[in-house]
Amino acid sequence: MSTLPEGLDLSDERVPKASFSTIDFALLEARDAAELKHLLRACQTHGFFYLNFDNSESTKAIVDEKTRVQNFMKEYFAQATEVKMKDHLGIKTKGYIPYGTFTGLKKGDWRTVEHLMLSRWDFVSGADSVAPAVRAESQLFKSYLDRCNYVVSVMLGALSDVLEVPASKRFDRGHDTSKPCDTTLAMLSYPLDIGETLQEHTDIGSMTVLFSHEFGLQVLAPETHQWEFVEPRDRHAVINVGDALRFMSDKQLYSCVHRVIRATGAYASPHRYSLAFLRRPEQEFKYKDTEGKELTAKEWHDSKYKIYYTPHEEQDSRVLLGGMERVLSGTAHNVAVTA
Ligand SMILES: O=C(O)CCC(=O)C(=O)O
Ligand SMILES: [Fe+2]
Repeated sequence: MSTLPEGLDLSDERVPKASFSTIDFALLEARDAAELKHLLRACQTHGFFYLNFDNSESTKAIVDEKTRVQNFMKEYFAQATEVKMKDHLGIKTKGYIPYGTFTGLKKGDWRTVEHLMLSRWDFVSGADSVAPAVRAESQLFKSYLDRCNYVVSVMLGALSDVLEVPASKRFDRGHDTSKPCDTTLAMLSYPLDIGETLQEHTDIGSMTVLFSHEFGLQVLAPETHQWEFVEPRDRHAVINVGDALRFMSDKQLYSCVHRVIRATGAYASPHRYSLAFLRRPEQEFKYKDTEGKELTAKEWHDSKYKIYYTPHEEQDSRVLLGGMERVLSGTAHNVAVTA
């Protein structure tokens, strides 16, 4: 039940590349005033940007670590389906999730993507949902999860500072890592012979840290309402604002609608992998959703996941697109902010 405007639906190099800003993480750590404004602008306009870690002594190792996690993923997904199904828990948010679980890009297409989902909370609390192959690489995953958590915390703090958000409304509230939350490391695999891929959506949580080497991710450009490719970059993460941060910011920040398409032509690749760290607030943290209804982060997470595997015709686009469908169709506006 998408209400989005009709857009260019191509999958090759004729589709423009999105022109996102590149933010320097070390400058955010140092609270450099110009870079904070740069960050704010990126979050108000596209809600997507590239993040460069090269100058950050604390965090530049993330680039090497994500390569190691990507190598892990390639080996993991290359296993026979029967082997991977040993990690299938019969739920849709944790463990191995085979093709055919999530609603595809095109109506009636369910052969979308396979996932290995790692719940950060289960990982740190030693729960059984963590795949043995992940446990065998505990040090790598612990370090990668900690680093991604830190990256998002710095950005939430930086955005709160530059917007001079009062203490009671800061965006880093509700992100206490010692409390249960649905923060997830999603490892995604899209082989060539599987059909179309991930349906348009906004992310559930506060911010996403994504690495991928292959084309496929597209965003709905805020200015033109046309699909644009997100160019993969080896050393930069792609960061995007999710529903929770948009809600917490009283809709001052923009949560960009995105999807994954089977890239063709010059952008084709035999197999696409992506690594998405999906940071979500504590399960009991409350905010007001797009309808102004107060709910917990867990309630929003659970209701949005149901939508991800509901047939197109029964989907509630207000949940799937987190209210952005109204911004895109011109019936609501992002709140303009100056800083
Ligand atoms: O595979 C990608 O590049 C994007 C995945 C994504 O949008 C998600 O997991 O929410
Ligand atoms: Fe996403």
